[in-house]
Amino acid sequence: MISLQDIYKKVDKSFELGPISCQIEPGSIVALVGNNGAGKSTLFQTMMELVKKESGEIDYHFGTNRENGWKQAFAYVPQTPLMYQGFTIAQLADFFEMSYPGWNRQEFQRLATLFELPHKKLIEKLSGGMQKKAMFSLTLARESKVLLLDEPLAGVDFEGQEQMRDEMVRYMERAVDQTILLSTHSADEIRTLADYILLMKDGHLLNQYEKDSLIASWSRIWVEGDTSVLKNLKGMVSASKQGSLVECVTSNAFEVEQELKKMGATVTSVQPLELREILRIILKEETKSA
Ligand SMILES: Nc1ncnc2c1ncn2[C@@H]1O[C@H](COP(=O)(O)OP(=O)(O)OP(=O)(O)O)[C@@H](O)[C@H]1O
Repeated sequence: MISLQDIYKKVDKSFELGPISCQIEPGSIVALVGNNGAGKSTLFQTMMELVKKESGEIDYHFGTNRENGWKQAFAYVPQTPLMYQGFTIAQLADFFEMSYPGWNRQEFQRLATLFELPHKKLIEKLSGGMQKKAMFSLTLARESKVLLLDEPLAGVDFEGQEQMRDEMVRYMERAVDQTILLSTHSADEIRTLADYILLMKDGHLLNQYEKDSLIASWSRIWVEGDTSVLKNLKGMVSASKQGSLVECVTSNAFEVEQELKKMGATVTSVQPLELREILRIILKEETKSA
C-alpha cells in the first residue's frame, strides 16, 4: 500500500498542491486524471522527493520516506527528460546501470530493439515520441515495484502506444504487487489500462473511482415524461427535452432506472456513457460547483 496523508506543496503564489490524502493498492494500475495545470506532475515530483513538500506524510510500505529503501522500489518517467538532454541513449544506459542495482541490460536491449532506439543519438536530438520511448525503456529495465509515468503515451505513434501498453502489462506481470501510477489525458488509455482513477483539479484530489464501477454507474436514458420532475431524481446529472422524449444523463444508473419504473415512466432506451464523456462531465460539474 502507498499512503499519502495530507501532502501539501506550495509551488508559488498562484498554485498549491493539496492537502492530498489517498491510498494506492499494490497490484493495480491507477490513472491520475485532471485538467491541464491540475497538479499531476507536481504530485509525481513530490512523491519522488524531487521537490520538497511543505507538510504531509508518504508511507510507501517499502520503508518510510525518511529512508532510502523506497527509492530502489520506485521508478519514475517524467513528462520531459530535461535532466538527461546532454547524453546519448548508450551513455544513459551506462548511467542507469551504475545508478540502479539490478538494472537489466538484457531487458533494456530487448526494449531498445522493440522501439528501434538509436543508441548513439543525444536525447535532445530525438523526436518527442522517441524521447518517451527511450526513457520508458531505460526505466522499465530497472528492478522496481512501483512505476510513476507522467503522460507516457502522449506524442507516441500508434504502434508505439500499443507496444508501450503491452510493456506496462508485462511489467505488472513481474509480480503480484507491481503497481503503476500514470497521468493521462487519454480516455482510451484509462479504459484499456487502469483499474482505478484518481481525479484531480486545482491541486486537489476530487475523488477516487474504481474504473469499471464508474463506467457501470453512468448511463443515458431516454424517457417519456416531464423534464422538471426527472431533474429532481437523485443522481440525475441532466435532463433535457429532445422532441417528444427527455434525454437523461445519470451517475446513478441503477437507482434512477428503478425510480423511473416506480413512477411508471416509459423508458425507451438506455445507453452506457463513454468514459471520455463521464470524465468530461465530472470535471465540468466540479468546475461549475467550485
Ligand atoms: N516549472 C514551473 N515553474 C513554476 N510553476 C510551475 C512549474 N511547473 C508547474 N507549475 C505550476 O504548477 C501548476 C501545476 O502544474 P503541473 O505541471 O503539476 O500540472 P499537470 O496537471 O501535470 O498539467 P498538464 O496536464 O498540463 O501536464 C501549474 O498551474 C503551474 O502554476
